[in-house]
Parts: sequence; structure tokens; C-alpha cells
Amino acid sequence: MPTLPYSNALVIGAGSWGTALAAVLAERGLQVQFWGRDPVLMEEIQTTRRNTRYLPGLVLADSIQAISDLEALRPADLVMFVVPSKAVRETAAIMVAHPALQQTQVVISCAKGVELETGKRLTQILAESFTHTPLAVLTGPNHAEEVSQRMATAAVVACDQENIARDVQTCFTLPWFRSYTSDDVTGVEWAGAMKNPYAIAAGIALGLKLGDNAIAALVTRALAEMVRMGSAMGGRPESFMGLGGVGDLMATCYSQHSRNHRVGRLLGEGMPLQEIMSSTRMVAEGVPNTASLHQAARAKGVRTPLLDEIYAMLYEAKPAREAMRTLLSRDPRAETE
Ligand SMILES: NC(=O)C1=CN([C@@H]2O[C@H](COP(=O)(O)OP(=O)(O)OC[C@H]3O[C@@H](n4cnc5c(N)ncnc54)[C@H](OP(=O)(O)O)[C@@H]3O)[C@@H](O)[C@H]2O)C=CC1
Ligand SMILES: O=C(CO)COP(=O)(O)O
Repeated sequence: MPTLPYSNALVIGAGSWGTALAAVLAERGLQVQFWGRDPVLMEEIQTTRRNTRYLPGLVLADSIQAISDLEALRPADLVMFVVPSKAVRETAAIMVAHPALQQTQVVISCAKGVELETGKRLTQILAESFTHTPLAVLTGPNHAEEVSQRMATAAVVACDQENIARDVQTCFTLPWFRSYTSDDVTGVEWAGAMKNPYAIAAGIALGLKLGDNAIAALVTRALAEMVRMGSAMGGRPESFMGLGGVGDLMATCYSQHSRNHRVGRLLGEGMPLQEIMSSTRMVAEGVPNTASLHQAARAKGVRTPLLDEIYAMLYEAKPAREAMRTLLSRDPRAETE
């Protein structure tokens, strides 16, 4: 195993993904501080070594210190942001001022989304706070439930500085966890945000029992839309063919672990969106992402017929079968158009 370039990590966000990532870094040999906003939960995690709220099956190593008190923060070489996308801006503003983060070597964005108010990617938001710290992205088909069981997983680490991408890759290299590097931060961030609404659509199709042909068609045309939109936003088309693109799209469109897929399936089965959203504490980024991506697509003039129908179903109460009729009755066109 290559020598570790960093010794100390801070994981910010105590949901399922933050918990799983803290465990990965601890297994790799880093000392990990794990920050969450809820003092009761963090105290419980520190004492019982389990996050019963978000990832109950995992027992956390002793090298992970769970905290909620910012006073307890130690200097960290590597900082992972794993709060939901809507909380990234406010959390970054709080964290950047902390003396313990002044020597940080890299800040890694692990959430998936685009800000509604600005259309910004998450590393663009982080860069407004962390003006002098290199930023990277960790993304890919990575369900926390499987990572926490040390099931074979691959991810992509994107950074515009190659040496930093390689250092972060080293931290995410274990016998069961393989990571690849990329310099296309823009592409992998758009891909990670975009797959979420399509996972909702795939869930809706399953809930409506539309069949395997329909779901395969949906996922394929979703990928075409991701490439079109992501390229228009400055990403490279090949990034959408990688782990952060088609890899994550498949994982979320077909997995029972996916919260976005679950939202869609329940919608397809007829449950109202409000009821679904209030039935779980867990974040389904595809719901806010649909609004922010739809807005970004309109602003940029990118054609996104699938996203438009997902938006109509979630935000304009369009019945799912009517959305499907709209999609199927569009003018015929070439597959590559
Ligand atoms: N789960 C997964 O498998 C993966 C998730 N991701 C991405 O990681 C991000 C985090 O998701 P995940 O860990 O699954 O989330 P969960 O739904 O498991 O948990 C949400 C976490 O975010 C916290 N939170 C919510 N609002 C705020 C806020 N305003 N400020 C600070 N913390 C807040 C919650 O705290 P509280 O309990 O106090 O409400 C909780 O700790 C998302 O963007 C997701 O798409 C990426 C890859 C895999
Ligand atoms: O991004 C994820 C897996 O890569 C998690 O997907 P969900 O948020 O849909 O559960």
C-alpha cells in the first residue's frame, strides 16, 4: 500500500455517507474527526461507536472521534464536506474561520448537487470560502450501505492539480476500494448532480410497472441528456462515460439503496411527494436538484426533455403517465441529436 500523504482527516456531516467515509479513512490509517451538528447524536456515536440514525450496521473504529463542538476541532490535512448540497455554503462559512483548518492541504466535496439560487457547483461554493486551499471531488457509484460493509467499490477523485488528485487517491485505496483520478472537476460535479433526478424517474417507472424496456430507454436517454447538459456547462463528454457519470447513474437508477430511486418508486405507486419526503430524515438530493438543474438548463438553453418532465411531475403535479405520454409523443429525431 502506498505511503499515506496525510495523517489527519476531518469529515463534516454525520449522515450515512459521512459515516461510511469516516470508516474508510480510519481503515486506511488516518486519524479521523467526525463532525455532526447534533450534539446528542455525536455523543451517542462517540460512546456506542454506532450511528444508529443513519448507518446502524457499522461499528466505528476507535481512531474516529465523533464531535459536535467546534471547539474540539484539531488541525486536519484533509477535510471532507459531506453535508447535503443545500447546507454546503453555510457549513463552509462556519468551518473556514476555524483556526484548526488553516493548515488544511485539501478540501474534498462529497455531496451531489447544484445550488438553486446561483446555479453553482459545490466546489465553486466551497472556493468562495476556501480561497487558498486546493479543492477536489470524490464521487462515483458509492452507496454508503455497501461501502460500510466493505463491499467492492470504485470511485473517482477529481482535482485540477494532478499531484493532489493522486494524494487523495492514495487515501482512498484499500484492497476493496479502488479510486481513479480525473482533472475534470466540472464534468464529474455536473454528472453527480444530474443522475439524481433521473434516479427518481427510474423509480417512478418501476412504481408504475412500466417494464425493463422502458427503464433501459429512460436511463440511456438520461445519459444522453447528462452529456448534452454537462458539456454545455464546461464538462468533458468522456467524464459522463466514467464512474461519476454512467457508473453513478446506473447505481442510483437500479439500486434499492438509493433514496432518490425510493422517492420515485413511491411516487409511481401513488404516494404524494410531501408524504414521501416527510417519511424519512434522509436526503433525496434529486428533489432540490431537479429544480436547480431545470433552472440551469433553461438559463443555458440546453434541451432537456426528460428533466423537464421530471420537473413537471415534482413541482407542477403533472401525473406520471401524462409525462410519459408527452415524452413518447415528441417529434421523431436521430438518436445522436
Ligand atoms: N448516502 C450515500 O450513499 C451517498 C450520499 N452522497 C451525497 O452525500 C451528501 C450527504 O448525504 P448523506 O450522508 O447520504 O445524507 P443523510 O440523509 O444520510 O444524512 C443527512 C445528514 O446531513 C445533515 N444535515 C442536514 N441538514 C444540515 C445542515 N443544514 N447543516 C449541517 N448538516 C445538515 C443531517 O444532520 P441531522 O441528522 O442533524 O439532520 C445528517 O447528518 C448528499 O449530497 C448525498 O447525495 C454521495 C454518495 C453516496
Ligand atoms: O449518490 C449515491 C450513490 O452513489 C447515493 O444515491 P441516493 O442519494 O439516491 O441514495
